[in-house]
Amino acid sequence: MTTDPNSTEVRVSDADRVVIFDTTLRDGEQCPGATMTYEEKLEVAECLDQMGVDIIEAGFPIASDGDFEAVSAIAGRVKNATVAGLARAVFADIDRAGDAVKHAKRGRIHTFVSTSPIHLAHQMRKTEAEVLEIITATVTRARNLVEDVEWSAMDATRTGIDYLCQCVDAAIKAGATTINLPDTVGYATPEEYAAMFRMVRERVPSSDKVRFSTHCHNDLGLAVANSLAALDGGARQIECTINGIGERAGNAALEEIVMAIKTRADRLPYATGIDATMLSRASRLVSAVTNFPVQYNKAIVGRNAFAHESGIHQDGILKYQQTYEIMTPESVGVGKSSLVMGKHSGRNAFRSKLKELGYELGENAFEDAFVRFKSLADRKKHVYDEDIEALVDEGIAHMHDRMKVVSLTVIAGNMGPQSATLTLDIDGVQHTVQSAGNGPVDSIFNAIKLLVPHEAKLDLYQVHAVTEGTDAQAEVSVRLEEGGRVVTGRGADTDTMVASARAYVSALNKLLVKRQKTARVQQAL
Ligand SMILES: CC(=O)SCCNC(=O)CCNC(=O)[C@H](O)C(C)(C)COP(=O)(O)OP(=O)(O)OC[C@H]1O[C@@H](n2cnc3c(N)ncnc32)[C@H](O)[C@@H]1OP(=O)(O)O
Ligand SMILES: CC(C)C(=O)C(=O)O
Ligand SMILES: [Mg+2]
Repeated sequence: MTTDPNSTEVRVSDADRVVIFDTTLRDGEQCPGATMTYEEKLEVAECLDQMGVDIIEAGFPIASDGDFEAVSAIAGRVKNATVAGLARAVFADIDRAGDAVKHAKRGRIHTFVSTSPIHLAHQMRKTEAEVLEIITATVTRARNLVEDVEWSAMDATRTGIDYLCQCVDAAIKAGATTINLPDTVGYATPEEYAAMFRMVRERVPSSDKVRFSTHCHNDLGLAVANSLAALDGGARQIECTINGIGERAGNAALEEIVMAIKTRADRLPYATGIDATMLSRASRLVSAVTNFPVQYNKAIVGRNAFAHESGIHQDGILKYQQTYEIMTPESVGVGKSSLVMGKHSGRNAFRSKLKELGYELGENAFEDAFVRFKSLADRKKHVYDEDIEALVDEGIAHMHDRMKVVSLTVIAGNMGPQSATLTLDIDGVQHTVQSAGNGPVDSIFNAIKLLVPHEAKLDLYQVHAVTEGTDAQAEVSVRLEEGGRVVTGRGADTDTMVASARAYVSALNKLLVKRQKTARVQQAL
């Protein structure tokens, strides 16, 4: 078995070519809130055509004048794909669909009628015999308008097999060229869905003259599995949508079908005409025009589909990509895999990230940065590159400091009095003090003054956020001036008060160094 998506190990014949019928613009648009404008539909259709979709179901022309216009325009513009218009088993619908696709290079009328007892009794309110007559009449009508007619048995998976075979037989005799057996309500399981295709194809005499099609809904999360199983039953057209959008829980997702066939050629020896490197672009376009976000963990096109956060997986990816990826991100048009730095990351990924950011640390400095990174990741939801830079820079800057902030507790708020309890490590010895002040920052700075008496004047106190979000790290700058000596200290932390204490102590450390330098110079004179 190979997991190389570019493998040519399994060869397919023309009989194993799976036709991709995209219904994003019709069934996809039927999901509540996903309505697209005329211009947006044209843009999506162009993208689908470029991607190599065989048939674009552009809309339901009788539904509205807008739908008719969009289907007509798409029919006139699409360069390669067949353009289909949907129609009920009603002459007016069929004539309108025929009109809408008449300018297409290849136009298709897709007409459907219910076949299940539940639909016949409660929605159509017709007998089986009446529906059989309707099928013959409507498919004939469509066939008189176009060469390419698809007939669908709505709710096929809840239809008795004998009656379903009679309906398919009637549709083929009336001239249908594609027979679609939809799982309209997402009720089927893979084995029974495949078996249904096998039975119908075995029992209906002219089945070998038409192409069988799947159309699966995702009510039980089985739409893709059912579509692929149907191939085993002899179906060679799959109806699907970008991002799996569609009525209720949606349709089978085009990108999942295409990549399952590509990636598992050993078990699914078929081929599609889709340029998979366009999948990501198509997904983003459909998400943007429908305003439907793609869930982060969505297969193939979700933002986490090629992102790794846990240390063991990151380590594997860095050593050999196929340890944790069964297809390459490039193969679906995603730039590259990403290693997301977080609390589950390990040393190997952290080292690689530092290298990417241009840092080369010695072992001790690396260990120190890693410990501080883990502590930050425990407190912060997203650790951005800027966070890591701030953390490493601070580590480097303070490596030789004589004073370090060990702990800080602050009482703030409008009930007063505000105070700070601070522990500083000074030359390896810990000292703790408590001080009040006019606000939390003043309390902290007063506490520092108690532990490190000095006459330096506070020239500047500035706070800015390193990244966005309420859990962003604060970066504080403190400028002190003492006898003409000016020093600036910086501190970063998710807690602004801790960052303030670090910044002030950092400035004092620099001041100490400057004082010592001055003293040495004076001694030398
Ligand atoms: C499984 C699917 O995805 S099917 C496609 C679903 N998509 C849509 O419905 C979107 C577009 N639909 C529409 O704009 C409208 O429903 C229209 C234009 C098709 C019809 O509108 P209306 O004439 O107002 O009918 P309405 O929507 O209220 O009811 C549907 C009618 O079609 C009938 N019908 C449903 N499916 C079919 C069919 N395949 N063939 C014939 N008649 C059908 C229903 O029995 C009902 O008939 P009734 O009015 O005699 O009871
Ligand atoms: C119109 C038909 C094909 C349909 O969308 C369904 O049955 O789900
Ligand atoms: Mg449907």
